[in-house]
Amino acid sequence: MSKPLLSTDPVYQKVQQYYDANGAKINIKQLFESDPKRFDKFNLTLKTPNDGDILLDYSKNRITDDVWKLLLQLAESRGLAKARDEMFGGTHINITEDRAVLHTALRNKSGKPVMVDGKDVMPDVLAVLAHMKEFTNQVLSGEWKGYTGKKITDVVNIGIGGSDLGPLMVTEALKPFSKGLNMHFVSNIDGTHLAETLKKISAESTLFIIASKTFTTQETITNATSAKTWFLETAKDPSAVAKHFVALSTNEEKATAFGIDAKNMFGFWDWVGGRYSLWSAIGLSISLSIGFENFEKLQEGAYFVDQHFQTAPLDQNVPVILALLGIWYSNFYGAETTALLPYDQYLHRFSAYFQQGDMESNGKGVCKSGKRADYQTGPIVWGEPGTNGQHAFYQLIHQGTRVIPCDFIAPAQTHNPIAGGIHHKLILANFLAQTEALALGKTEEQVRSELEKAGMKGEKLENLVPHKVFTGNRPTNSIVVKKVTPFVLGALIATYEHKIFTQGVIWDVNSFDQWGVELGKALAKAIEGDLANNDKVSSHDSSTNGLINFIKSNW
Ligand SMILES: O=P(O)(O)OC[C@H]1O[C@@H](O)[C@@H](O)[C@@H](O)[C@@H]1O
Repeated sequence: MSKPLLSTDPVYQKVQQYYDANGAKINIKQLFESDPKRFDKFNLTLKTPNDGDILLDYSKNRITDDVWKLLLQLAESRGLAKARDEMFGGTHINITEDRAVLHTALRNKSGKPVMVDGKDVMPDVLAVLAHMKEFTNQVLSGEWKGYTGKKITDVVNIGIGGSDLGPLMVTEALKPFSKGLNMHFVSNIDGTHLAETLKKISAESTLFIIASKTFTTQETITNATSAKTWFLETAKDPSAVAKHFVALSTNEEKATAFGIDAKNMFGFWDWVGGRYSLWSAIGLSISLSIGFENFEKLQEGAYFVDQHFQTAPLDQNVPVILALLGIWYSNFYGAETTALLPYDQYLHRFSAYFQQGDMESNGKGVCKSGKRADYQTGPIVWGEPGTNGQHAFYQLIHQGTRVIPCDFIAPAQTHNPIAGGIHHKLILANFLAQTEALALGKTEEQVRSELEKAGMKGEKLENLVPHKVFTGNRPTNSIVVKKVTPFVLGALIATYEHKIFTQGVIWDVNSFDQWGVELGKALAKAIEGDLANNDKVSSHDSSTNGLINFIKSNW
């Protein structure tokens, strides 16, 4: 039975009415003034078994008890609990591709079966993990040797989208846990990406991982083919390829056709979405970088949050809370974007990763029912690590015309307490100051009195005052962890995955297909033909013709 449009849901309409009557009046500063214990009400702590607490402070939001009650009702009315159980239970919730969605099975540490179409998938999942472990240990111990007998020193992951962003983000985030291999990631079809990487490596000691769920992605196959050609220019002997190329894919046939030995393949399944695949064989580069034990800890962290998401009441459920706050701003306050702002240099690809995670999942204008959504769905996700962002785009977050809900992520402890820990104290001070400034702002009176104290007066003072006012009331969430460990990172990633899922359920979009990437791919194929010669082109619209012809007259 298809779900009615969100906009026709009586609870949604109630939230809308509440917003119309009160939305403009809700002021974060006033909420803190009227309730000194507001933090106690709107924060939640997850106690991990060995990696400290994870704190979510969501008190600096435009929410009251009434708003919160209504939003929780909305989650219930949209059938969140049932949808969640269907996902974990292997129902084909990806309806347009008729597939289950079970990245959670990849990190299922319960020892219990996970059934898909009447079959327990866990034996296969565990077999691939065992293969990854064996291979990782062989490479890290030096037992796995290149064709001239040298140890592997460099790993190049060739993949794109979900077959690149996750492994890249995690290996960067967990660099302090590196076992010593040099990791490289080549994704862009632009030959520069591969060419610049090849300059840094030696064929004799490099392992290429060809990561592609479908093994048909143009970028990856082109980069992999060029990498193989480059490798064979040195190695000469095609039998050497087996020592230096492995494949991660659901498509064994195509990987074999590419020339990869069946025993150097690490499989996964169609119920693993590309952007949810770092837990699968796609995580091999992670495992090689930080060791299989740490890869398992990453999975355990995600499993920890899977259990939390499945069992915690909605009002105590971190992914649900984050999701509902996002809905509040997107659908009622008209926020178009949301920023992910990690105050940790190692997390510098976190927002790029969830740009795909969120935007490819919920960037849909049509509901599962087939009806067009007459409300906003997935937000634009962006961000850079603090404090770099502060000196670039925070101006707009503080004083611009738009509402930009921000998630701040910070570790209490750093992996690099250099200079007596001063750097870390300063980054934390900046994180804390930003959320405070965004919430409370700076009033006209404060600005005026500051300027007067500085000796300014008259027209000059009056002209300057409005420019120095901070309206405040800018919503933020703060997620503070003890330290970024594999477990904690796994937990953070799963938190955002389930946030995205929850929002998809409320909006009733299929968060697990990605038809929106197809049209451009098909047109690129056609244009590839147009670029095969120097003839003038007239078969497209005049802009596309003009661009093609300009390129041809300049190459
Ligand atoms: O892993 P493969 O199949 O190469 O796909 C790589 C990426 O391709 C894109 O077009 C999207 O579909 C992504 O979801 C996917 O992660």
